[in-house]
Amino acid sequence: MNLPQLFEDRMKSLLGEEYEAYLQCYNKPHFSGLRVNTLKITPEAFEQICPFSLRRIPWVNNGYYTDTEQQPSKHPFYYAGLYYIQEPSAMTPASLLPVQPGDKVLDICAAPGGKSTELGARLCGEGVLVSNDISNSRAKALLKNIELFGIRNALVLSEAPGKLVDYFPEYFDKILIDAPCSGEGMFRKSPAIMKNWEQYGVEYYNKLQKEIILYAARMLKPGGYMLYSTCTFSPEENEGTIQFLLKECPEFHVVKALPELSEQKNASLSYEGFEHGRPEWVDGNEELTHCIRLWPHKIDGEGHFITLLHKEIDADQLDKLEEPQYQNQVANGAKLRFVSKPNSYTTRKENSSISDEALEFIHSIKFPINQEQLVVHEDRVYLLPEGLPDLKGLRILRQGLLLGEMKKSRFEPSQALANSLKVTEYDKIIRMKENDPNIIRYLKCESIELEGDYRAGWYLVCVEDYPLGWLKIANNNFKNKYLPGWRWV
Ligand SMILES: C[S@@+](CC[C@H](N)C(=O)[O-])C[C@H]1O[C@@H](n2cnc3c(N)ncnc32)[C@H](O)[C@@H]1O
Repeated sequence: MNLPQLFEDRMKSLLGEEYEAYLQCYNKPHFSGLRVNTLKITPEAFEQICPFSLRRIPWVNNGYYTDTEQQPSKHPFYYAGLYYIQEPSAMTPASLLPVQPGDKVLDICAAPGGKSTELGARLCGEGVLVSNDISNSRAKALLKNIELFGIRNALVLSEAPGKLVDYFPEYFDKILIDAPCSGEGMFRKSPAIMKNWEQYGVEYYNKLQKEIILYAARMLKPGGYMLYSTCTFSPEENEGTIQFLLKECPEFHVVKALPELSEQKNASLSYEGFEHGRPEWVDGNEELTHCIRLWPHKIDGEGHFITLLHKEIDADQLDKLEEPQYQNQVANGAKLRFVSKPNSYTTRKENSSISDEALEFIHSIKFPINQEQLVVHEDRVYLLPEGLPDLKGLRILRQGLLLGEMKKSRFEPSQALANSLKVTEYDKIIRMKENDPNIIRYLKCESIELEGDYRAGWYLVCVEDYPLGWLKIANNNFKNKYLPGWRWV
């Protein structure tokens, strides 16, 4: 592999004697992996049904090495959102941010969703995930992945971080910054990135990273956690960016992200080969030793950098947070510019514009739906996450779960709803075996024939126990309603 000369020189001076071992990794192939969607299936159950060979990734309990030749993206289970295809090191950042169900979580550079899909899964439907990417086209891919994963409580945005600060001051419990970077850690996997490196260089990205991390810092609640990651080696973009934050915002501290050895053992995890940060590379403070570096010659994965940060609560804030009056304020949304309804959407309460057909369909779904959270926007019905601030003026790609669209006297349930359902949450099910030829025909949006008599209505087509999409049946005519934009090609 022809690495840029300047890059080689920099790596030699950083790594010294280790440089040769590092260089050897370019003679080996990169690793491929998949991460199981725990919203839909446990890793153990997935191992039982998975048709291709898997080997566990030691540091991620729902991550596996795969053989790319087996094409895991060409399987109906992929279309059912059972897993995300992801490079093994790239699974680490989301796995080390301590997300709990109920948290308010921001993924500020989220597209195409490799980390957001895991963060959303770990919320288990409680709390809210705000997934943002400045690039509108990439944010569309992000939205698709959020929907395919069946995440119901996400807000998908495409905004500059500086704009988000006005809407979400000290709002989030957890923030992930998977920063745009020079991508040095991905040269082996995607050699085309080298051109980008030569064109933009480290400085360009470092400037962006410093901007993004400061904005993100302002959106984190005191007491919250923020994780910064890159897929590059350059100290400027890594320890350098963290050192910059620590100077600008002294309330932040780097914390140990890896569990103790005994905890690792209990959780069947191993972080062997993970290395600490290098303060000496940026003339930085000792705290930076707690940063984490993943080197491709030390682990079976590509290069990454990860830092978990904690935002301290100072004594005044702590007293204030404990005052019931403050808690009420937060609950009522006063401090965070909450409004009783999201702007530019109309609630059912104000405008009973949800049709009877839509309500009838919604009542046939067996997961809890708070009617106060139902809104209609341009004939589409959404289920909103609770407790969002006023979003007027933001570029919103999706707010909550799109349930479906009202069309004259009909209601058409959405693809996103199908993917968010469990087989037990809807009555009219058509279950097919994984190798049933009808499945591929269905996913290609072709017509399918089924044996037997069916009552008219909307049926949820499943591969085994996992929903794929809708099929409409009337007078024993089958109308394939799989979303054309998602079809198998
Ligand atoms: C490393 S990628 C994110 C990958 C993503 N986290 C994943 O796991 O799939 C960095 C992302 O940052 C976005 N980006 C670039 N500049 C940005 C900015 N100023 N604010 C927010 N996002 C930005 C890019 O569009 C890109 O999608």
